[in-house]
This record gives sequence, C-alpha cells and structure tokens, in this order.
Amino acid sequence: MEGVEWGRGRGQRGGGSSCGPRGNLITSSSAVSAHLVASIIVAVVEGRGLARGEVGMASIDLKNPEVVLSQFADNTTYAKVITKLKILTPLEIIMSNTACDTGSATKLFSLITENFKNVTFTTVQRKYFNETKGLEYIEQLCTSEFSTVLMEVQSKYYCLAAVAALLKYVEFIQNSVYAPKSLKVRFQGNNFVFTNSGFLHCYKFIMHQVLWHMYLIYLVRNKEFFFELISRFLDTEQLLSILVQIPKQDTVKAAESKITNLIYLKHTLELVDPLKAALKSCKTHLLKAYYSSLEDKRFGIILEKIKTVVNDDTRYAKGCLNMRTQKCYAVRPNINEFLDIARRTYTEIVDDIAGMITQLGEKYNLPLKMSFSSARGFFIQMNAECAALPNGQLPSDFTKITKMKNAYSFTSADLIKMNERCQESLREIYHMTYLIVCKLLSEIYEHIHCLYKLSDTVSMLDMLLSFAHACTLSDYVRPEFTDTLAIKQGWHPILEKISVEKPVSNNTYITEGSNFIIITGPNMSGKSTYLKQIALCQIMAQIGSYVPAEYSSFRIAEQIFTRIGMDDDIETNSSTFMKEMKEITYIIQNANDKSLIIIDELGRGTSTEEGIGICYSVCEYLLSLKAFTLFATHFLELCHIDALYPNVENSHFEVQHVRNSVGNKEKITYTYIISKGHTEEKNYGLKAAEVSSLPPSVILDAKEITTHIARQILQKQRTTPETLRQRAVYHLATRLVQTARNSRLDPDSLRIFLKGLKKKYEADCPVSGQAQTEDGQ
Ligand SMILES: Nc1ncnc2c1ncn2[C@@H]1O[C@H](COP(=O)(O)OP(=O)(O)OP(=O)(O)O)[C@@H](O)[C@H]1O
Repeated sequence: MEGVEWGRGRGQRGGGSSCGPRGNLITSSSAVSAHLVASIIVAVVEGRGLARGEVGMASIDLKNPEVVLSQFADNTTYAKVITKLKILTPLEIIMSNTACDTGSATKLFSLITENFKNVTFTTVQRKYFNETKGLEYIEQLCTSEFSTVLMEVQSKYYCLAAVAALLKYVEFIQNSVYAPKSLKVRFQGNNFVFTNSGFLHCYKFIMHQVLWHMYLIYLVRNKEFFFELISRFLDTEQLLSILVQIPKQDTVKAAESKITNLIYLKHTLELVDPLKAALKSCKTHLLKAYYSSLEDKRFGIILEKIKTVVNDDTRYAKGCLNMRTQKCYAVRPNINEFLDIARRTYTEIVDDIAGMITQLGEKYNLPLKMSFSSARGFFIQMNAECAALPNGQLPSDFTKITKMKNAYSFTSADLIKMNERCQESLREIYHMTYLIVCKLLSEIYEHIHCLYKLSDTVSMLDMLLSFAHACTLSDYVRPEFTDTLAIKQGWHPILEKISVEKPVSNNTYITEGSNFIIITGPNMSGKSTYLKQIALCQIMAQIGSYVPAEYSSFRIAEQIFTRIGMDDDIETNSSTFMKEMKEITYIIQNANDKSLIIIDELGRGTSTEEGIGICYSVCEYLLSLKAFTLFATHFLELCHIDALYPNVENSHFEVQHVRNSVGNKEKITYTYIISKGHTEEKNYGLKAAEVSSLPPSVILDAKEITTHIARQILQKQRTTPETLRQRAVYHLATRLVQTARNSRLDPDSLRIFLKGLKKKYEADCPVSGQAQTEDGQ
C-alpha cells in the first residue's frame, strides 16, 4: 500500500486535495466504518481522448463481499451510469484524479457530484485504474463458482480498470486483503438488467416509447425515404474504431486500408446533412434530440478538413476496380508532385493495357475485353459464344485459361508484366497518399468523437425503421407483458425470410406452474429452430418490436441464457464437452427466477450414461428456480423427470412415416408441429442407421439390445397414480395462485372459471376428490 494517494471528502467537489498517504487514510477509514449503513463503494472510470464516453464501473458491498462490474459505451452512457449509481446507493464513489482536477474536470465527474451530493467522494491516482491488475485481481479473488465472469470481462478494459482501483482502495481502508477465491464477482450488462422492482416498469416504459416513435416515423410517410437514406450508411462504429487504430507497421495493406477508411469517412459525413434535413421536421423528443446531436459543428469541421486534401468527387464505390481508382485519385492534385507523377504513370500503364488488349483482339480477330479482379489484377475475358476458335483452341500467347459458363478468362506474359508495373506504381501512390492521409487524420482525431453520436443516431433510426416495418408491412403482433410466456402460432422470423414457403407456426405456453419444458423429437424435426424462435421473440418483444405470431404474451426476462448444441466432431470432442460444461456452469451460476433459459442438447460430448446424468442433475438444479426453461434433448430417459416434478411439461415434434412405393422402405416426413407429451419415435437413431449402409445383421443386433435396455429403464420409471394425483394438485394450486393474482373477472365469470378448473383437475386426477372446495366450487 506504500505510496498510495487518495483524496476524499463528504460530497466533495473537485476532490483535488490529494491527502498525504498513510496518516490521513487511517482517520478516513474510521469514517468509512462509521457510515457502514450504506455499504457499497463504487469506482468509476472513463476512457480518455477518443475513448471518452466509455465508462467502466465496479462496486463492492462491504457487508457482503460481492463485486459487480459494468461497462457502458454509447450516447446515453452518462444517464446509465447515474441510474446505476442511484440503484446502488453508494456509501462512497471513487474516481481518478485526472477526471476531477479543478479546471479540467470531466462532464461525468460534474454529473456524479451534482447527483450524489451526500456521498463521500474519493480521488485516486489514475495509475491505479489498471486493467491488467484488475484482471489479476479477479483471477485471484473470484470464487470458482463465479469464475465464468472472466469470460465476460476479459476484454472490458474500463470495468477491469475500475475493479483494480476499487479493490486496492478497499483493501487499503480495511487494512486487510481479500483471501484468494473469496469474492463473488458478477458482470452486469448495461441493458437495464437490474434486479430491483423497477425493472418491469423500466422495460414497459421503453416499449411504449419505442412503439410510439415507430408509429410516428411511419405516419410521417417518410419511411421509404428513411430506408433509402439509412441503407447508404456504412458501419460507422466499426469505421471509427478502425480510424483510431494506428498500425504498428506501415505496410502497403495498412496504407490501402487507411485510405479506404478515409473515403468511407468522407462518404459517411456527406450523409449527415441529408439525415439532418430528414429529421428536421420530426416533432418527437427522441428524434429532435437526434437532430440536435447532428448539429454538432465537428461534423462540418472534419468534412472541411478532409475536403482540403481529398477530391470532392471521391466517394465510396462498389466494385474493386472502382474503389481502387477512388483510392488512387483520392488526394487532390498539386499536393505532392511526386504523387501526381506516379498517378500519371499508373494511368499510362492502364491505358497501355487497354491498348494491348485491343491490339490482341485485332490480331486474332477475337472479341477480347479488359477485365479486373483483386486477385488477378487486369486480365482478358472473351465470350465463348461470340467467337469461332481455330481448332477450338485459344492462341498459344494466352495462358492461365479458365472457363466459367460462357466466358473464357486468360492472360498473357506481357499482361502479367504490365500488371506488375501497375502494382509497383500503385504501391508508390498508396505510400504517398498514406502519408498525406495520416497527417490529415492526425488533425481530425480531436474531433472524431462526434462519430459516436452519428452511429447512435443511425443505429436507432435503423432499429425504429425495422420496428415500423414489423408493425405495418408484416403480419406480426404487438406483444403483451404478463407473468406467462404464451405465443399463439409463432414462427421463426429469419426462417421466414430465407425459405420459399412460410415456416410452420407453433404454440408456446410456459407459466409458473409449468415452467420447465422438455422438448424431444427426431433429428431435423425442428427442435433447434423452435427454441431459437422463442428466444428471438422474447428479445424482439423486450426491445419494443412486434413479434411474428398471432398472439403473444411475455414475462419480462432479466436475462436470456442459451446453450445451443454444436455439431459433433470426434477430433474436438473433448473441447466440445468442456465448452458445453463451461457454458452450462455459466448458466447455473447466473440464472435466477426471472431468467429465460434455453438449452439445446447437453451432454452429447460424453458417454450416454454420463450425458443423461449431467442432464438430469442440471435439470434438477434449474427446476429449483422459477426461471422459464426450454430443454431440448435426445435423451428420452429425461422425459420421465416429470414424474418427480409437476412443473415439468413434455413436448415433442411430430413426424409421419410414409412407406416408399419403391422398395417398400419407410421414410420420415417432418411436420414441424409441436405437441404435448414426449416423442414416441424411440428408435429414430436406429431408423437413420437402417437408411445408412450398415449391414442388416448389425442393425438387428442393435435393435435387440436397445429394446432390452429400454424395457429395464421403463420398469424403474413408471408413473404411479399417486404421482399423477400430486401433479394434478400442484397444477390446481398454481392456477389458483395465478388466478388470485391476475384475475379481473366479475364474481359470476370467476365462478364459471373455477368450475372449469375443478373439471380439469378431476380429469387429470380421476381417483381423487379430495381437493374439492367446501362449497363444491
Ligand atoms: N417450423 C418450421 N417450418 C419449416 N421448416 C422448419 C421448421 N423448423 C425447422 N425447419 C427446417 O428443418 C430443418 C431442421 O430443423 P432443426 O435444426 O431445428 O432440427 P432439430 O430437431 O434441432 O435437429 P437436430 O436434432 O438434428 O439438431 C431446419 O433447417 C429448417 O429448414
């Protein structure tokens, strides 16, 4: 702890007073102990320079050593940081001294101190916000049960930097260190994944806002125009991240890529004005805010600077030759006379190539054409149908001949040499252009941060337009939010786009009383597609979109966990298995009662018995939660878990068997329809084997062994009348609780509903009459 310097004070602004190291700190730490009613300390750090706006946070609860990391990076970052801090209600906030220095205090610092006037504020030297140390801390201190957090945070530098400063500080004030593997460490993303009760309202609020805006966009009848405009934007965020990277080596490739990106930047900035004009007349707060974010002068400043160096008509062009020409002539003439000379040479070579190909055509009386590809450079093409070749052969001058459909492609020795000269002059051009571009970029860097705003605006508009499309042009429905996941005739939105016929739609019903669905069915019957469709619908609903279904209701999921099976590969089997285990551990460590969990095949990377064992115990663990879980499996033994757990439902994908008139062989046709119960298709693996070329005697043996094992297993797992009764009682109880919670029925309708429930209960449980209510309802 030697040499550590902290500056702290109660609601202190500026925090500039860096206290002397040890003496002051001892006094301060007793102050901390005195205020342990609130027990959370938070460290906040913001990126510098171009990374301003990226914020990492780490908090620790002194009463209950749990570390929570978060990282934010977008236009609403500051709002998210403040919201998150408000939820945490910290005892103390730590920031870097560079963020708080009087005169150069950051906007984030001002916002935090304004919003948290009564919270102790401490400044720490920037050097303690060290991401490498942060990662080391987590590796050393995180308990193995939560170690999967490393997967999530290893490249999130700002939250790692924050945790380094936080833990060093806390260890210092407490005058002790945390024991290895003693801390629970979690990463909490920035998408409103808060576990407080405000969560539901938070999402609902977003939902209404978004819906409102998308209607608006649609109603202003500018949708087509917006679509056209937005589709002209390139990936602004990616562009920004590439532009700010400085290559370690000045290779031709690096030079070419920088020039390309400068052209992309110009192209993007030239779209800002049309976008502003499109947004100008919009009346909603959100779109007005985006309009004003585009009024940022820096867009104009950057574009002007670019235009002093880059030709007005240089722009992003489709096709590699077009783009090569754009790069070659990007820089204005008379900026570097050597560049002008090199470009003249390049033009002459290209003209020579064109001339040479014309001459060759005339010489052999063939319709030759000049073509270009980035792999071959310039080459010759000829339509095979338009030319009669002597002896069906091309002249011997031509080499590397290929024929695609009706076109011959080839080159010649002279053309290869000319291509080399062309490349050489291009290298010179790119090198000189690159130097000019680097100088230009160095003048632009300080303004480039505004591109974050642009990227935010474009992506938000893109999303709203997609929502507008989903709610107007397609047959999607507006989702409801309840305590049940109920989708009537839902379909996979992407399968719909890529397949010729509309996908088969299916129902989904998951509720508190039946919150664990096991899905079985033969290979290719549609299990994975169905699971992905549910996850997609849930995400679409929660981000404010309509969903592909006739009706839909969702329970807000705090997190969605998925584990989707990978294709088997014998060589990577062990690593596939380990990956599976890591993913499932992550789910087990992080899922809670409000999660949606989707597991598509588990335990395939090991022996069947172990696979079943793993699946069984994972299911039992997940069954202890109220999370909604969908679990697809080929282990049919797992279906019998419903005998022990009444909240398990079995569903399966139906298939039909058709006898082939040729050879009278049986063929499976897929219906893609999900039904209740587990699949009756017990030996579909054997059926698949029958179709393969395995010898009939082997198949026969396999069938016998399978029947024998199956009989043994079934005997042990029979459902008894008692389990059936318990199951029916459980379902009745959960339905009654749900009814009591949600019912808005008048007394008469409620009586009818309860009578219905009673009938259903009696049907499920004919042996019992004990659960009848006293008045017979
Ligand atoms: N609802 C549907 N409507 C139309 N086609 C579908 C539907 N569901 C699935 N399919 C088609 O069937 C193919 C196989 O589906 P999927 O991969 O979901 O099967 P699976 O049961 O998960 O198979 P496996 O057990 O081998 O992993 C898909 O690629 C898709 O083309």
